[in-house]
Amino acid sequence: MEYRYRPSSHTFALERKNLAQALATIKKRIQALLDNKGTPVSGYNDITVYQAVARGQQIWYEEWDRHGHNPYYGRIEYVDRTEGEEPTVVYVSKAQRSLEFEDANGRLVDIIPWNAPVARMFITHRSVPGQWDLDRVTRIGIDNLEVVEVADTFRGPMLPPLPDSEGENAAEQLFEKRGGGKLSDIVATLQEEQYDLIVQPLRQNLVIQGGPGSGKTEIALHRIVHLLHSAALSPQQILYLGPSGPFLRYVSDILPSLDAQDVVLHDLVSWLSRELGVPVRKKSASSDDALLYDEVFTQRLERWVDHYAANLAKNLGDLRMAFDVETVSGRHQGTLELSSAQVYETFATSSRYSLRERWRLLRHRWDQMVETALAGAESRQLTSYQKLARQRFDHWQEQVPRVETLQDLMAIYPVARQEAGIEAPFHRESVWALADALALLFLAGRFLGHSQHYALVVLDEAQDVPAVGFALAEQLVSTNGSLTLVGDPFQHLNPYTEVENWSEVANRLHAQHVELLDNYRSGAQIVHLANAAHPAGIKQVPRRGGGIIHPPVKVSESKVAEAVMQEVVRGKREYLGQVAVIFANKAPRDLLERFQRLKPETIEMAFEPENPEPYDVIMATVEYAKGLEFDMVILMAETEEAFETTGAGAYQLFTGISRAREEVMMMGLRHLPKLYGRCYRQALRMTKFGSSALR
Ligand SMILES: Nc1ncnc2c1ncn2[C@@H]1O[C@H](COP(=O)(O)OP(=O)(O)OP(=O)(O)O)[C@@H](O)[C@H]1O
Repeated sequence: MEYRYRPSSHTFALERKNLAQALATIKKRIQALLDNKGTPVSGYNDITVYQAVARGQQIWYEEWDRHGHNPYYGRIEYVDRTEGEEPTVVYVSKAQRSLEFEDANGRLVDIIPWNAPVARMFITHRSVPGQWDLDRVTRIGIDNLEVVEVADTFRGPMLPPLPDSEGENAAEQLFEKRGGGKLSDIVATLQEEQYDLIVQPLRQNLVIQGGPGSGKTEIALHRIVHLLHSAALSPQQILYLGPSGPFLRYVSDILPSLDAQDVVLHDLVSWLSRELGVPVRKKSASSDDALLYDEVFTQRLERWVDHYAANLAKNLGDLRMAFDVETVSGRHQGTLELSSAQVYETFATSSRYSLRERWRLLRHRWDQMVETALAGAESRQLTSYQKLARQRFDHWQEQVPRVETLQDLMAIYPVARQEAGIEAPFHRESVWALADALALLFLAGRFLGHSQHYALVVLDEAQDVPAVGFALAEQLVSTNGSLTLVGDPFQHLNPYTEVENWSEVANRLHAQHVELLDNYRSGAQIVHLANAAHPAGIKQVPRRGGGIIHPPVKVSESKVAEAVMQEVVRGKREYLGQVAVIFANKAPRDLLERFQRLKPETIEMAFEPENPEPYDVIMATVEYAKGLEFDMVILMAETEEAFETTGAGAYQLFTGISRAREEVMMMGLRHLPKLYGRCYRQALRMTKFGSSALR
């Protein structure tokens, strides 16, 4: 329950005044900065301090210029036990720079960032024992510089009851429709479990597993924002890898809206292809390379690298150099030796270093031996022996094949792959399959080392990423950084990536592993339908009401285009956001053409566009639609097997249904889809017997 104030109430009036005060303060300070009168950009004789202050002011200006029209989500009233009994008031905002203003009662209050520790109480509605006693949490809706809503979402027991004239109790707000086909920031309605993941320290690895619409992508992106500010990371220290270009467009608004302007989001395939300098394709090469996707493949590659290193050491033999020098204490002669045992030790046991680093270690060791043995030698002699020693080393090293570039590695990759047990032949094609490309870059890490490491690596929609991709992501994390893996193993569409649970991955990474069960995307009916279709029977909890589901229908070849267009037109009329027509595997080309011919001029529709944004209707396969959301989804079973239990069908059905926010239907081309039909009946029973209760 929450307490909503009437617009005529005293509290509402007070918040109107407070907003006016806050807006005036922001305006004044921005103006002062523009006039260059802001405190203080002069008077510093140290230029770096001066520049830092000026830069700070610039950022402050940019942030408040952006958020000034909507400066906060609400306020918290609490007693800070460390400071006495006086209540403190803070307003919670999107901006990362605080601002102080004088409220309508003449008190100085702060507007603080949403991820500041105190702001957690805005979400949890709980005191922090011994530190902060929470009295009141108020949500303040602001639109067009006006207060449009004031509601206490928490009132402590010490607060006096409010007179009826002020407002009334009302059911808590649900996560209602905002329309549009883009993900937006959710700071105002963040939930505790989401917030706590977002603000985990930089070094904490996370494995965030959860059903569709549970906010996994939101959490990952908000975490980036939080770490950029709290750990003072630069955008270049962040590597975010998502499943596709259209998905990146779908999520691209969040970071800039939360003041993370320059983080570049990558889709895995394009990023890999840039890193390797070769084209990479998403689909696997053949049907017999399941092992390529398995963790065992990574382990075998690791072992192969170790064998490779050990063999090098064996083939190298000893490195020797005789010397004879004059020192102050007399003549000094002998033979320097880097024994094969020492070489083996460096090469075969220091597996945390890349091979390139191991060579460097060896060279360093040899240089040191020379330096120690020739200590005190006359300088000309020393220089010439050092030169000779280097030549010996180079010559000795040349006995074995060297892998120095990515091209060298590409040349030996087929051997590595075969040695790791992949039977399907590797064709040196112009395009690399995803798993091979990941394995190659992983090997590059072991052989050459990566040129760049990242403080935060995020792998989103990771369920379809081959296991070697996880190992690569781990490799790319810098010493003080961490990895965040995000996805839903039950939405996996690739037949080889079936992993029931990511606990083992989490264990290996010493990661915090969470499974999120709430669904914020879809109306309750749709969640019930998705639950009935869940391949492992996991039940999500709907956090929104409504949702419309339809029984399956059979459509004939001649009527299908008309039937779909009729629904599309209706969907466009009823919803603000996009409509999607989703096929399981392959959209028949003639059907797509018929859709296009039949569509009214006012409707823009496209098949799997690189940029889905401008279109009213998206036609796509489930693979494309992964991670995206639409107001209405028409599932199109193009064959009798499509969306059925065989193969990936059940996963496709579950993923397909879960794309919908408001409405789902299923059409079978020349047949009645069976699995969907069963799920539909089950979902209806759930609702009928009252289990659609929302949290
Ligand atoms: N706390 C919240 N308040 C309001 N909306 C939320 C909240 N959490 C998530 N959402 C909304 O739920 C929808 C799904 O979020 P998101 O795409 O992050 O989920 P996901 O778990 O990544 O889904 P999928 O597995 O389908 O990719 C989005 O519209 C998002 O804005």
